[in-house]
Amino acid sequence: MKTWLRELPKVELHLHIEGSLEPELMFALAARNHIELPYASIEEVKAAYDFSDLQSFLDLYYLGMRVLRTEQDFFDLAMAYFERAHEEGVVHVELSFDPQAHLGRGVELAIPFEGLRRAMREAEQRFGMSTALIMSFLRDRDASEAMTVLEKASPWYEVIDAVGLDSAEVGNPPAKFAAVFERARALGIPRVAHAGEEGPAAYISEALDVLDICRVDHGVACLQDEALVERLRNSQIPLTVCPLSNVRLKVVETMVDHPLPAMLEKGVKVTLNSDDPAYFGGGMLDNYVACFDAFGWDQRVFKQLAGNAIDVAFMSDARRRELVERLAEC
Ligand SMILES: Nc1ncnc2[nH]cnc12
Ligand SMILES: [Zn+2]
Repeated sequence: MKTWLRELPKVELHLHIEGSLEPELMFALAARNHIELPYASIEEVKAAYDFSDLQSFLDLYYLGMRVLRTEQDFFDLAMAYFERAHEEGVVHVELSFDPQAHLGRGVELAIPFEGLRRAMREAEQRFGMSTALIMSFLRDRDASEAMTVLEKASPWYEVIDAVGLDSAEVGNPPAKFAAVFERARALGIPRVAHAGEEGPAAYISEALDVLDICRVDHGVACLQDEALVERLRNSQIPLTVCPLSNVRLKVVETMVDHPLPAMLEKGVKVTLNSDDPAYFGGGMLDNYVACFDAFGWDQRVFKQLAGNAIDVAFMSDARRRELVERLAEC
């Protein structure tokens, strides 16, 4: 099954590129940029990745990304990820990045945009991989700051496939960003948002109502609200679920307790994703394999999940048709 899962054409819709920073590259970039890390060794970094909740992860996530300073750093980060993803049979990646976490350290917008875009072009040429770019806002910072970033990003509007919303969820409801998302809508930029990861089902409904999003990132809390489940089933609005992330951040206790089977059973359009693979013990293939180990799903279920992601990805119609055909041949 693992060989078959590797060959399955997988589409990744929920990946924080800064969360793909492996400890080895973190050390190499720290040395290149003369940045001191609070870790003595790679083993020490890995030992620190024992999280109690989302915030305990975010603290180390923002700390680790301080090594990213130049366009070349962002290129190297993304290219290393694309190489690993390609080896795992990932054919399309939608990477999100957090510009505010870089601007706050004096790293101007052009640096991540240009470094990531160059890596995306190279992955398309070298691996035949398609890619999309999501610019995310930090919900635990003021909405006015997000609005300023959106305006400053005007030179790149053509290459932004969507805007997103991430970081500490509880206490930062979607409505806080109503004006920012309204501005993105007016600019014709699609919208996605994390909702119902640690926060309640009400945040998912609010993100749909107020932010007019086309996808929900995580959304595992939806099962708390039957009417919302019904809405998600009827609308077929997709959820980008990240099972290994949910276990590592203690959203669920173990893989066996994960609500994915119940979500599928209720007809919610779910997809499998890795979130922050360097921090949560694996990439796309590991997430697929973990689901096989926990739920014993057959090939039909995995084809449905991969097909859901192809249906809702930001990609050309021609590319979508090509991937639908490849999936059918599996
Ligand atoms: N799992 C996650 N939830 C919210 N914000 C994030 N930023 C990076 N990973 C995240
Ligand atoms: Zn995420």
